[in-house]
Amino acid sequence: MDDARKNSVEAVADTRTARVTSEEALAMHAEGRPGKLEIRLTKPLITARDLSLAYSPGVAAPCLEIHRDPSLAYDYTSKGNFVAVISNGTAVLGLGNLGALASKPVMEGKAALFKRFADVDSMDLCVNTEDVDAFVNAVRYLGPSFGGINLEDIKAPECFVIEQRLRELMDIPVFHDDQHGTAIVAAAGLINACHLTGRDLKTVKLVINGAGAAAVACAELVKAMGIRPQHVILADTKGVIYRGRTEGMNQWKSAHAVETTARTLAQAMEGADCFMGLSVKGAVTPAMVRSMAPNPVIFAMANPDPEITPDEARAVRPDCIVATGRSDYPNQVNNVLGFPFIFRGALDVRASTINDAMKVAAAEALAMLAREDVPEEVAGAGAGPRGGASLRFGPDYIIPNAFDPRLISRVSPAVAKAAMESGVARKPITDLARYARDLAGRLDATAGAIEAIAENVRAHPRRVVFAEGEEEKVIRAAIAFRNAGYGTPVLVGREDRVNATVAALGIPLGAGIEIQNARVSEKNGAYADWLYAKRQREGFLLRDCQRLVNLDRNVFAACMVANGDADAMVTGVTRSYAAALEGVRLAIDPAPGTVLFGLTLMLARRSGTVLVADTAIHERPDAATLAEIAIRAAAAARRIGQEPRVAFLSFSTFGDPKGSIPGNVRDAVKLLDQREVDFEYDGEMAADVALDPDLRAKLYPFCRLTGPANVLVMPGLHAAHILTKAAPRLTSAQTIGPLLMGLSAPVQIVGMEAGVNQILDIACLAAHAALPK
Ligand SMILES: NC(=O)C1=CN([C@@H]2O[C@H](COP(=O)(O)OP(=O)(O)OC[C@H]3O[C@@H](n4cnc5c(N)ncnc54)[C@H](OP(=O)(O)O)[C@@H]3O)[C@@H](O)[C@H]2O)C=CC1
Ligand SMILES: CC(=O)C(=O)O
Ligand SMILES: [Mg+2]
Repeated sequence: MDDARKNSVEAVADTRTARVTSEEALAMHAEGRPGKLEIRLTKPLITARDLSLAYSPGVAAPCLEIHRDPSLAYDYTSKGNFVAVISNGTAVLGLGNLGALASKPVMEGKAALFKRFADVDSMDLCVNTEDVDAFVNAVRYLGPSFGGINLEDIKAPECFVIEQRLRELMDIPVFHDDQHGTAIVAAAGLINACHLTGRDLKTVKLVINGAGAAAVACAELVKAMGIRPQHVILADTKGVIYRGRTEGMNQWKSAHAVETTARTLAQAMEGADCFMGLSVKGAVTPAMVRSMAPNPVIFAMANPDPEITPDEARAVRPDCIVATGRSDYPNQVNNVLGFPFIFRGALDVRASTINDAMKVAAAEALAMLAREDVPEEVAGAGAGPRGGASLRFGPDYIIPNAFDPRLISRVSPAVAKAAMESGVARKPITDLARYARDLAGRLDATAGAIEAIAENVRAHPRRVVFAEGEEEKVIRAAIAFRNAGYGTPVLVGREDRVNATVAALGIPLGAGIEIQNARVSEKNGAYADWLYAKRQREGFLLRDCQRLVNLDRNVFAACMVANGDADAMVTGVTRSYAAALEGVRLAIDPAPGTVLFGLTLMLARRSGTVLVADTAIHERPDAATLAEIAIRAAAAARRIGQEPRVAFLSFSTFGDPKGSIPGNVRDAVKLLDQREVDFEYDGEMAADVALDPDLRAKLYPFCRLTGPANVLVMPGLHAAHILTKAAPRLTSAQTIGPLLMGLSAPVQIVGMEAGVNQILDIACLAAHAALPK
């Protein structure tokens, strides 16, 4: 094994806290198709016609159009979503000059992160030269293929010259990630660390170890954000960069040289408030950390191993805030939080460059996001050694987690907005709120569909009763509901129990959340009388009603909604769906003239949102019920902005093969024919026929649906359950629901396994259903 290989393997393997071994990493990279990337087609290339369109002769048409108007390259090619990750391998992470070929795993990794986190298509280009002119020439002519250039792991000072020259030569954003991506993320973390430790940037004393690509850019950005130049000391392999130093200097280091008597890193760190390490593993000793100011802030960002580990730093300074570039410690300050989202925003407005305003906007958006409550899927998504422990703004959570699905819809719009305001956007976005929503849906379809509804609810906050108010996850959902601006949550439960759970959680309940103890509520008498009046001819005595209102939280909560004391209700985590529904039904009837059914939203990456019904109530619906479900489900589709195309599903398609179940389904279609509804529908048909218009065009050209079905009416509960429960486990589809449809008041029942986010989403949907129509 040569030295470089040995170093890189050991760098991964000898780390006590590493979650992966070098063997695992090598096996992963070698498994199946080697590496981490492949290219996929976005257009069919199946038939001779496809070939004629995609290639000669058809391809001539877009060529000629682009020749006529170069901006059309963004319409007819992948340019607008395509970024090159380019390196010569002279500063591969903190491993040193490994050369272009050995940098390829990192560059493939960066390209993979672009896709995973921001749906930016990307390819790595490893350029085998250390000569600045040769490198610049290799890259400068590639502009036509790409919407942006991400330079990576090129050592200083060459990287400064290369980036500057390419920025001048190219008309697309050229961004050296190790400089600016790192600076943006580090600045965001620093803003929050200073906020937590009560520091004002103007008085902060910062030491940066390293004076290369990342360090110089960090120094520049934090100075631009308010830290005084004389308060920032840089050090490199030769020690402190003081004014007058001659050894190992260059113009970029000179620009940050300060008057100081400190000559060594240890001397510089004495009394410093903050430290940023952008150098190599182990460059900082515990003694240096011990000498820092109270509540020191330590960002040891060298990769893959930090300048000092968090454990070592905390051992000598338990009062420190510490961050690293790694994902297996809290506070990962790594440019992965920046470059995918920065390029997303820049590409979407066709920015000609990524300027300082866009960088500052990204840093501020990142900093602000960390101060919000953290979604549960983030808390549980490998967010460090604490596993699924709850994350909230504080010393161990100063920066968002890379898996936070909100990053794309917060950082990219901030960058796009700054590009527009600073005049570098060539295709401005007029509706930024909608852009943010679309971005959320681009990666996380659930978020996309819910976000529009959520926006509406935020504009018209509602009062929602959470029937199981003593449950921890319900309390967390209620707090999130209040914080999200959806309205006032009402927790049904005993105050002492609720307060004890809140205390254990360590999150203050705060204002704007009510607790209703059903047993001692002043409303009890009125609710019992009301329920008795409603059910007295169905075998219920007054005392039965009193007992139900006192003891059954679902009955009490449903009485609140039915009597106008709350707008909507959510329940389900402590009792089965059927049991919860039974309690609710005592107080709330189905809406007159409609049908009660369950509607599940299936959010699939490729096909978008599909509504499936009935997924909760009718085991074998008759034709009239199926027709009614179709009408209601179509209306629900319209409410979430979809023009309904309803398919009545079966195992058979238009009579083939024959059987008894399709008879019901066919009759439902006939019933709709008689009612002259205002949406598309057809059936019976198999699911593939419903979802695939090409297949329909070939085999059933008479079918009345004009596109893929987006409302699937199921022939029975068995098929509905199989579909909605299997799909999320077999595919990347996600489901929301079943949502209870057809009650006279908005009540939703979640599954007992529901997490905080699901409860929150369902409560938001319930609130939405309570909005005036
Ligand atoms: N967490 C993150 O997101 C990121 C982390 N990094 C990390 O930052 C480090 C530097 O990367 P980059 O700027 O691209 O590389 P460069 O090669 O451009 O710069 C390296 C710098 O580190 C200095 N250095 C090396 N060893 C020591 C030492 N023992 N003491 C003090 N200074 C030292 C060098 O000093 P000299 O000038 O004297 O040679 C040089 O200034 C790497 O570990 C990298 O992984 C980089 C980007 C992002
Ligand atoms: C994270 C990164 O880009 C680096 O360490 O070089
Ligand atoms: Mg890098």
